[in-house]
Amino acid sequence: MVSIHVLNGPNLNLLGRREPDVYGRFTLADIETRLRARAAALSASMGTTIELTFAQTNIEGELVTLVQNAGLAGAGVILNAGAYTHTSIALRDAISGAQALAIEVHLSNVHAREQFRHHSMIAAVAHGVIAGFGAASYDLALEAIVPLLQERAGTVKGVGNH
Ligand SMILES: O=C1C[C@@](O)(C(=O)O)C[C@@H](O)[C@@H]1O
Repeated sequence: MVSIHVLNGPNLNLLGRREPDVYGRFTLADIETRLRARAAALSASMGTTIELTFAQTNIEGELVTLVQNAGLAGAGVILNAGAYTHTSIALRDAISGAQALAIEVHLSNVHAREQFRHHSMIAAVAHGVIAGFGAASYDLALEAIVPLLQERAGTVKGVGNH
């Protein structure tokens, strides 16, 4: 069994109505529904049970606690930290402090946007970064993190690139 926490930061509760040209028309609930379907299919094809937990908060400290809890429980983290990506040393410290295996995701291609979105405080402590694929960024992160968690749990070998 692998456990994955899908954590979303500020303003992602507004998806669907928030700048749809940038972020698309999917709501966060839509993203959860499609990710759960993807997880069920992946569970069957990868021979494991994928347990998904979803959370969203607009509050930095709550996001820090969610990341800590996931990491300390040995769960993987798919993290869209929203604007805190670009500002939060506390979030970076939570990932490294709790030794969370985290993938940073963004719906938009942050590198094609304003300069202030080009820098991530958390990328250096994330396993990797996926940006620019809309709701599919979460799907790609799920596909990437499952074998990493299996490898870490010792159930399969040699799938990571590090
Ligand atoms: O809130 C967000 C959403 C975002 O993380 C994305 O998913 O594209 C990109 C961030 O720069 C922005 O502040």
